[in-house]
Amino acid sequence: MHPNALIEHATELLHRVLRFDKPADAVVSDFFREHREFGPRERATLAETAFDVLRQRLLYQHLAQSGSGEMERRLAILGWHGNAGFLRAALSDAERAWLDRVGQIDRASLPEKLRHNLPDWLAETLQPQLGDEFWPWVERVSAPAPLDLRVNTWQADRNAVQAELAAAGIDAQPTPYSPIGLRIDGKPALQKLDVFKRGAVEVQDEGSQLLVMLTGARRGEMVVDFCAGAGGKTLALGAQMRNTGRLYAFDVSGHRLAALKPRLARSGLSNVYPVQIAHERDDRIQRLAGKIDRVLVDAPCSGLGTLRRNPDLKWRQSPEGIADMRPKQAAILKAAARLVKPGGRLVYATCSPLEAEDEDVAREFAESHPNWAALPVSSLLEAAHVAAAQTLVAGEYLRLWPHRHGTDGFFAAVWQKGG
Ligand SMILES: C[S@@+](CC[C@H](N)C(=O)[O-])C[C@H]1O[C@@H](n2cnc3c(N)ncnc32)[C@H](O)[C@@H]1O
Repeated sequence: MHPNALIEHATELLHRVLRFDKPADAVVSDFFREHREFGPRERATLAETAFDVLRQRLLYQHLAQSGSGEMERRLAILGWHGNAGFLRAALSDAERAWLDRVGQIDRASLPEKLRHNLPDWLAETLQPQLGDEFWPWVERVSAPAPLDLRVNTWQADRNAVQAELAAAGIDAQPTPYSPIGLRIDGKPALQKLDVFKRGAVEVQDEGSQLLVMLTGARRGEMVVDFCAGAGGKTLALGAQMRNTGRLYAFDVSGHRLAALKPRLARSGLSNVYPVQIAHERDDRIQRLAGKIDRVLVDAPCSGLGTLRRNPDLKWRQSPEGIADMRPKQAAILKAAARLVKPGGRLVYATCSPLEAEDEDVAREFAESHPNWAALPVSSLLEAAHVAAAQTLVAGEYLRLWPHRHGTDGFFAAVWQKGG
């Protein structure tokens, strides 16, 4: 494709992504569906350019002020993630001169806001919470995440899968904490590999893998994944249960549960029962009250722990949206707790670093449920053979950070129901 045509496409894609009316990854997929003519390299350039602009939006908008022409084109030039020579060949003389001038600016000397690229409300929340770790966190969430895989240990062994990937030319290293994870740099096409097609691996962040281990789900048990979505954690739970017992995957979104079906087929699991529910008080849930050994609530949340993958979230979330979600999170947790049998376990988790969605919800639950005992997460992780478990916690909770642990930002609280 002619260099200028590719920049024009990047400009159009940015117009769409920066409307913020849909998640950026959905906008990018729709765009590629409309443009079947792009090859894999062009797709990578377009997607990575759009995501880079989302990550560095305030900085690039500031730098773009001095240029001329369409704003989105200037942003695409600043965020360009393809070949630099290819880019220059497509630029006008004026654009090349502007890009050279902008390249000489010492970015470290710019105001804080242009260095952290966060909306004020988010910076004001996280700066005091993270203290000295704020800037290392900013740096880590300003770059893409590596690709983590979970080995389906019910049917495969991590060393064997690692060797199989190596034979396919893919360097995968064991994840530092999860005993069933592998980490890959870059984005190789896994879908065509036999190891993927036969369900020996699934793409899953190491943090999600650790979170599932907190349920302690075992063979033959009754387990509920209350907010199963497309089933990333459901599949991990089913494998942990060695394909025995009964695992219900609830969600209000039929569309998301539908995405679980092909993954379930690949995994070979036959102990999973997906159920679309109308809301958390649905009759089909009431029937299971007091009967379940382990319940996982992977609650709907701001998703701000996944900024490495979803940088648009910092622009699409708001303090009002987060406050509005709080009663829903509490209601789901309360409804899920009713399912747990005496002695059973409840896990509340989010992929958010915000205390309002995490500790505050957990504390409110604990205060209104005196018959439940909080279980210290570090001992649960140690029991699951997780390395350096005590470095993954804050008090009795799980608290994972991209800059500390190389995972997405996760929170979890765990309780056991009294007898
Ligand atoms: C964080 S996502 C779950 C991700 C999923 N567990 C995974 O590992 O891929 C939260 C899910 O909660 C679902 N949800 C929202 N309200 C719900 C409710 N009242 N009851 C059950 N699920 C709900 C959403 O549809 C969404 O799929």
